[in-house]
Amino acid sequence: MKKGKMRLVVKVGSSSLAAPSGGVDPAKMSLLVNAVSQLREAGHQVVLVSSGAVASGYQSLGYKQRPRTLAAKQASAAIGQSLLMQTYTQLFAAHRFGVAQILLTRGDFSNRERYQHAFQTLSLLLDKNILPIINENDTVSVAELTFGDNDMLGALVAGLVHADLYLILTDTNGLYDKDPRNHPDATRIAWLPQVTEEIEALAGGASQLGTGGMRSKLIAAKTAQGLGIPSFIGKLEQPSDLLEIVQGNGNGTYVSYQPEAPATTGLPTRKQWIALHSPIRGSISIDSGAAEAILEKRRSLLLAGVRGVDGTFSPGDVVEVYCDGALIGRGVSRYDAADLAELLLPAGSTRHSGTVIHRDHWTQIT
Ligand SMILES: Nc1ncnc2c1ncn2[C@@H]1O[C@H](COP(=O)(O)OP(=O)(O)O)[C@@H](O)[C@H]1O
Ligand SMILES: N[C@@H](CCC(=O)OP(=O)(O)O)C(=O)O
Repeated sequence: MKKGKMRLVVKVGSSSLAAPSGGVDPAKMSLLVNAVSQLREAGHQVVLVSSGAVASGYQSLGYKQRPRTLAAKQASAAIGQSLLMQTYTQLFAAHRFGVAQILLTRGDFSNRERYQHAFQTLSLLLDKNILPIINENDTVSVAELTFGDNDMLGALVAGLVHADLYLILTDTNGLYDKDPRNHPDATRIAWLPQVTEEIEALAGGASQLGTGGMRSKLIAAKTAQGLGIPSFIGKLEQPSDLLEIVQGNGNGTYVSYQPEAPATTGLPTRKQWIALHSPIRGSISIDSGAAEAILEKRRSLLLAGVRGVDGTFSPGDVVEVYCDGALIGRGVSRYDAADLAELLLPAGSTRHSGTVIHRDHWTQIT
């Protein structure tokens, strides 16, 4: 893992920003702002992914607790988001840090142009030493098109900006072998080499203010791991805690964290888009020889290995690639579906030798 100055994505949950009965909690926010400021004063670059819009806003609409209907949550978020940004702006100004609000939807990641614009904006803000504060654009996100929760949004942002570490801050100091709210005898797991199905099964639901619970944090950490980024899940108690976390001494759970491993640059942005965000326009099935060439010899997919084509896709569209019925990866097709189907040849024929998916536009699904 990289040492020295790092690029960090810090995701903070509603329970760490809002009061238990709703509304912004200035003391909690002040602790966070002090801690983030310490990271930046130490020379680290930070992107903040902040939840809390719904939890900060619902009181103003007269609700006694987090509302359940989509319309009420969206209206609460519209109020709470501006209260959060007002508080962040004031608190960070005391540290002479400027902030910028970025509200994203799932569609901003699946549309390649918008994805690139989000990347450019974030890069420029970081270069200018402005703190980007990201949340989902709750008022326009529809149920089928959300990130799921901000834990996942944070993981995807960590991939987008090629973060060195993804920090997930919540009201609990890490993952326990059972939900510590209901089991006082629960034991904390400090290091997780990777997130397995057995580990996911340990995690339960959300707090009164949050949405995903520990389970969604583990799924997000697994996504970050797939992008080559280690994570930390824990609670902020002192302003110096974030510095302790990046130094490997955090009081929480580290996931796929190897301080001694050489620094990697993670999955290139283009490949992340193919793997996680691109719309899928069709599928191609290939024979086992082609699968071996792609997966083991790291070659491009050639026409000779293609056995079937499904869907309607154009050159430049992303397709799924199957071998013996199993999904092995995704890539950008250089061919139109109909043209490709016409060129299909019996196994062993060598009449056509075009490249269907170039190595640089391929990602393996594991
Ligand atoms: N195995 C577990 N280990 C730790 N916390 C757990 C576990 N299972 C469930 N939880 C619960 O997850 C909650 C944190 O998730 P959530 O409410 O979504 O937080 P946030 O709003 O910070 O994103 C904690 O309050 C905790 O009780
Ligand atoms: N976008 C929503 C937060 C959704 C969410 O994932 O909440 P949390 O589990 O507290 O991180 C909001 O700002 O209220």
